[in-house]
Amino acid sequence: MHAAVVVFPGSNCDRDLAVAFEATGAKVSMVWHKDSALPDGVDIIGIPGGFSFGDYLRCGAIAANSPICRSVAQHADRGGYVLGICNGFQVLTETGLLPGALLRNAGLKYICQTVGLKVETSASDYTKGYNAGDIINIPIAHHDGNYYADDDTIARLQGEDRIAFTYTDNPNGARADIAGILSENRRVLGMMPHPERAADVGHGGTDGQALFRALAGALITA
Ligand SMILES: NC(=O)CC[C@H](N)C(=O)O
Repeated sequence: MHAAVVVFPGSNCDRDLAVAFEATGAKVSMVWHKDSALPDGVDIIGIPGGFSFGDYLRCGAIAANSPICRSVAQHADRGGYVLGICNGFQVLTETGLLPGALLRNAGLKYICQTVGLKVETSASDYTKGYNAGDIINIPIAHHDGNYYADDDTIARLQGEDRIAFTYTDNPNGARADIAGILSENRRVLGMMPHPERAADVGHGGTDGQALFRALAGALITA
C-alpha cells in the first residue's frame, strides 16, 4: 500500500497518520498542499487532523481550495481511496467529496476525550476488520464536530448503509449520532474521531488499529 498524507499549514496529526499507515507496512509520502500532483502509484490519500489555515472562514474551507485538493478529487473520481480524519473530514465535506457539514459543537466547547463509537457497518475496506455493532473507544479533539445534513441526506446515508460510525453518547450534537460516513462507492471515509491516536499500545488504546490493518489488507500491492 502506498499512502500519501497531505500537509496543510496548521495540520497537526499528519505525522501520527503517517506512523499509523507505516505500522501496517505501507509506504508513505508526505505531500505539501501547494503541490498539484500526487506521487505515482498512490493507493490512498490521508487528509489529517489539525487546524488547517487556523480554521479561518470555516474549518477546512481554505484547505479545500488548495492545489492538491484538485488531485485528491481526481483520485476519488477514479475510484481511489481517501481517508479524512477530523479536520480531514471537514476538508472532505468542504470539497464536496462527502455530503453535509461539520458545525460548531452543540455545547460550543472544544472537546478532547475518548468516546465510545458503534461500528455501524463492516461493509467497507475501512471497517471490515470490525463487526457491525462492535463498540470501540477512540479519541476525539474538536470544536466543530457536529455533523449536519438535511433529512433527505441523512435518510440516504442510512438507506445506503453509508454511516460507518456513530457515537454511543453523542458529545457534540451530531445528527443521527453520526461520527463517520462513507462515499457512495465506499472508498472515501470521513470521520471526526482519531483512529490514528488509538493505533499503538503506547496510545493507551488500540481500537483504531483494525481500520489501518483492514485497509492495508485491501490495498496490498505486489
Ligand atoms: N483535531 C482536529 O483535527 C481539530 C479539527 C477542527 N479544526 C476542530 O477543532 O473542529
